[in-house]
Amino acid sequence: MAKVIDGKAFAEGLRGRIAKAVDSLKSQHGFTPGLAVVLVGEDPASKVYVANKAKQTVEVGMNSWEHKLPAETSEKDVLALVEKLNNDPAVHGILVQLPLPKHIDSMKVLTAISPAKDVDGFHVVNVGKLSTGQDSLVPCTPVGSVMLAKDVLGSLDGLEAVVIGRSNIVGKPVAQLLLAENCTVTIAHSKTKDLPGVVRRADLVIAAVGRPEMVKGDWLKPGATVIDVGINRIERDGKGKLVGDCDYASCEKVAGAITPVPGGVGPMTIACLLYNTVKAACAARGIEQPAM
Ligand SMILES: Nc1nc(=O)c2c([nH]1)NC[C@@H]1CN(c3ccc(C(=O)N[C@@H](CCC(=O)O)C(=O)O)cc3)C=[N+]21
Ligand SMILES: [Mg+2]
Repeated sequence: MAKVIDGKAFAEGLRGRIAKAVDSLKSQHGFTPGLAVVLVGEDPASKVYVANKAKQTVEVGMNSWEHKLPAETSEKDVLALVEKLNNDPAVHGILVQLPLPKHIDSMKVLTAISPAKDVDGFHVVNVGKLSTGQDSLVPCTPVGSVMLAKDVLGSLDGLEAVVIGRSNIVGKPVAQLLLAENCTVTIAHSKTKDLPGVVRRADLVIAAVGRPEMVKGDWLKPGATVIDVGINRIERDGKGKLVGDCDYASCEKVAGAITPVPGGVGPMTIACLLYNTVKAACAARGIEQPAM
């Protein structure tokens, strides 16, 4: 039976430290970090995430702005809003919720965000800084995933890590972070030959493919640490259910430690977003970042 990695509790602790940092910025420097979130369209899951982000932003004492635009908003209008937020000194972080409607070029929108306010860490400037080992705003889900892995394993030095999925949002940046932690990193994807065989080499598995319950227990090396980034909504026994990219029932029998879904990586994503907002705010003000 694997140890269950409690991301919800870890994220709560991190948010507590962020709230203290925000307090000290208010009392010692007289300003409040602020996050603006842009949501285009009516996707129900996106609406829930954006509402959670806003709620937790306010809970740690920061300013929060939600910009909700109709699905048919033009790319030009989204870019104009981003430009307005770039120029607003009260806004330290900007997040444009993905996915965007098909008529909008998301790469163009992400590139329009000022790299200094890019709290998702998706701008090419931040991607380049991460891959060259420079200080940058780092994508939230990857950072949260590595924090959980380090919490159970301590040092990741020399471990065999297999990342399943090569997205710009999780797979590629998490691989960079693991490399920086001195892991030997393999990035597997849909064209990988003998995926179970590749995964079986791993001391640390990061599953980020977006396929419900794909990774099975018999793919794992006994004792492996499993970080499940997947959030998939499925129907089971006539009920809606949230499952990861790992088949939890079989994986928890073989893994040494595993993140549940929900309650694993998901809550870490929002906590790391708040962390990045404080970081961006301190950099904008030219002051040292409080410990978090
Ligand atoms: N620009 C951008 N940045 C993002 O970071 C981003 C995005 N777009 N689009 C959508 C995805 C998804 N995402 C999640 C955040 C929190 C949970 C989360 O808190 N999950 C909880 C509960 C989930 C639930 O009950 O629905 C959990 O796993 O325990 C999940 C998913 C951020 N995303
Ligand atoms: Mg992909």
